[in-house]
Amino acid sequence: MHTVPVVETSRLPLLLRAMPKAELHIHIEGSLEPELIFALAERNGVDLPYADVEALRAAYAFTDLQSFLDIYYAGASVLLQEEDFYDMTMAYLRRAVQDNVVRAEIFFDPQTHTERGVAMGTIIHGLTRACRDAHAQWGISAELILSFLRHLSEEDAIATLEAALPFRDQFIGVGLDSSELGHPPEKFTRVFARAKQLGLRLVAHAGEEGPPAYVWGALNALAVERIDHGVQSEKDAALMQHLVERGIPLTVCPLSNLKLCVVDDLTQHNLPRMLDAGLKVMVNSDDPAYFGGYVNDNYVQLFAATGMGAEHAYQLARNSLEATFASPQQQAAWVQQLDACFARFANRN
Ligand code: HPA
Ligand SMILES: [Zn+2]
Repeated sequence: MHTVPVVETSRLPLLLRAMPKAELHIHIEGSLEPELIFALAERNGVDLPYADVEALRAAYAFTDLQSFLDIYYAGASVLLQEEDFYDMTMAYLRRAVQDNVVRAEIFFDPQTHTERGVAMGTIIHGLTRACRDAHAQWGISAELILSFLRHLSEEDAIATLEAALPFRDQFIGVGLDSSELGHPPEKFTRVFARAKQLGLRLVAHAGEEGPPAYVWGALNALAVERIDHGVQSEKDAALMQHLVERGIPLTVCPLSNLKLCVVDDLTQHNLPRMLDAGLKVMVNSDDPAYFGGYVNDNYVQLFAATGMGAEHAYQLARNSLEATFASPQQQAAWVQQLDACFARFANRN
């Protein structure tokens, strides 16, 4: 049994920051900070439609998912060489280690780059080399999930998967992201079936802006093992019951939901209700460079807004570790680290 200490409100942020956790919903292109975007633009001779870092940051005022995606794809246009993908990923992993992330399962969007003429091998080699170096230097476990852009066709997704097959051993799964409304999961049934045949793990964004029907679609038509976001599931009681019964993890991203106007205020966020209902939810950053915070900022701000306590913190961190695609033995070792962290806090009370 784990020990969940009584933690004074003033010390809760310390516990949230210190606890070992997994980050399962992070788009690596969304970790590109404005400073790095400008540095890479200069290194590669790419013209940006913003005068400087401040002008770019000032454009980060989003009204919905699409208004964000337009700027996110513009930011990614500076990525051309293997070294660019490496530098971006090392910067994220260095930051994740500071947040006591022990495992990161990282989305990358190859179509954003291949359609600009960047080779699949350039992208994947840069990302993989960073994951390997970060593991060697800091001990963090990092794996890649290839995400299809749902505003493009299924044929394009299939061609992307085939182009990535020479690097099959360098990513563990596939996902589905970009503009959700109008692009239901059923559009990608064949490519997900193919990925499953190849032994890849399956996840998809669903129920971020889209209806519960899209979450059902991701589960039934695509056979995904985790739902990314999923916050709209609450509108469908039968879906909520199904998610609880099947133990499907939802990778929730509070600051993303706030910045993309999915919720008006963090105090209104439904994560505490979903957690209390028995769903396997946890906290993630989504696109930390754009949404004002890395994973610990998401935890700290959500807890400050909702009044959740140490028991909730334990459950969220544990859900994150147990929702990874790592082996059961590896997950158990991380849960032991989590228990040890909570025991240290209990002893200091
Ligand atoms: O939150 C998101 N939703 C959909 N696509 C995305 N691509 C990056 N972030 C997101
Ligand atoms: Zn996302």
